[in-house]
Amino acid sequence: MDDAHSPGRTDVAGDYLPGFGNHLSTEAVAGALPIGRNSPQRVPFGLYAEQLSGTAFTAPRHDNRRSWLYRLRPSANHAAYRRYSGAAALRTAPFDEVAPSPNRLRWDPLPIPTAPTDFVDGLVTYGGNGDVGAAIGVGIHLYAANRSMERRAFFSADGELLIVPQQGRLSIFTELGLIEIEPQQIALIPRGVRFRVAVDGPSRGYVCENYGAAFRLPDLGPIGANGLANPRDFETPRAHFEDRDEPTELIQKFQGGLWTTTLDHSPFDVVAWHGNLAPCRYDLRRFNTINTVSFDHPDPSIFTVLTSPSDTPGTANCDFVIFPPRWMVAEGTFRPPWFHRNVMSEFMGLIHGAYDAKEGGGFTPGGASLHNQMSAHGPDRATYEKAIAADLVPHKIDDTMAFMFETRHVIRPTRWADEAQTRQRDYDQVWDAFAKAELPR
Ligand SMILES: O=C(O)Cc1cc(O)ccc1O
Ligand SMILES: [Fe+2]
Repeated sequence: MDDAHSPGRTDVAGDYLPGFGNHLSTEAVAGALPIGRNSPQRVPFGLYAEQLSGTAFTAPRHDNRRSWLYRLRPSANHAAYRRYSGAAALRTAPFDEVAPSPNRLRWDPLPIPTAPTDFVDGLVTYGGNGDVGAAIGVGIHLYAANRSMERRAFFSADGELLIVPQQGRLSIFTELGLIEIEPQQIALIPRGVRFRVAVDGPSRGYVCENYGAAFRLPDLGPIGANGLANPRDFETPRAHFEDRDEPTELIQKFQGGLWTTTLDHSPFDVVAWHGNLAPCRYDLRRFNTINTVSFDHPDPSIFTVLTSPSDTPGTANCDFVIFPPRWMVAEGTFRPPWFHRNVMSEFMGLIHGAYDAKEGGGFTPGGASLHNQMSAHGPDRATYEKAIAADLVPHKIDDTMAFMFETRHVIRPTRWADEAQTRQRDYDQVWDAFAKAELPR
């Protein structure tokens, strides 16, 4: 029997509320949401009021994120957590398994597991930076899964999760509602929010676990009031709950450790909620891409979807940047990404198609690359040769969706990432054998 309560069908626009970080109110049962106060003496239907704080109580109003949840049982109703032994490849900062590598690293896609593996157990950490205890940095994971989480829920107390699927649709049942995404869509799950993931087949993707300040839309400066990711294209699910009194495993990640407890009920029992701390999804195909219409290749910050600021203005804890389909019209310009060395560290993934700096192959959907602080990188030789010979007519870069997690701290690979069979030992060769420039005699 499906006893999930929903105000409507699933996966239609109406099941989501538009906007980024808005103050929203939603109830799956009419009358469940208290009116005019957060914590009345008696909540409608005997529901339990619970505040979920994503920022300090005293954070400035424009940064303050919190929601009020009205649920069948208080979340506090659980037995002690015990250590959890699954998700054996999941790691947390500080990353000190192997020395940080100045080498340029690239990996083939993760194979889909042959043994039954769900989203949580299928997480594999490639690296990260900072220190979870200091709320600085990120953990960068990939997942490969082939089965749905059943009677199991997960949350990270360590950070917000930015989920970037590359293969397979995900149905993410969260405490605050149901989010459905496919490749080229992303989901953002606030720190602490419980969820379970159902897959519809072999599934693979990327996860940025953000220990720092929550992702937000970047400032637009002279771009103006519109452009890049527009706020209304972020979609937050309406309240949606299940009333199930059956054992459910609840796994949490806390300061890098994994812990488990068994509830005698579903944790997805939030009948109504209001506030501005909630999971959301975004379709990367809605990104309003802005680029040069004159000359030169702009810095990729022009493609920032979301940013997690650090204490230093303009120097992000992490930027989530995409490389979407776009017209290339620059005149008298080397159009692909230039050669460069960057103080920021760059972890890249490919969701769909091909990436315009790697004509020579080797960076395939589901693959990943890491160009750490000051490591020299840029177009491979095939890209370079093609670009300097190109007729500079308007050209559409199509069928592509790459992304980058760009961060101010060096990304330290895990032992798994360093030793993986999928790591391309010959990656340096993509920059071999460039002809020497010839000066006039
Ligand atoms: O290294 C990369 O491929 C990412 C990147 C793309 C670009 O267009 C400019 C700079 C940059 O780091
Ligand atoms: Fe780069």
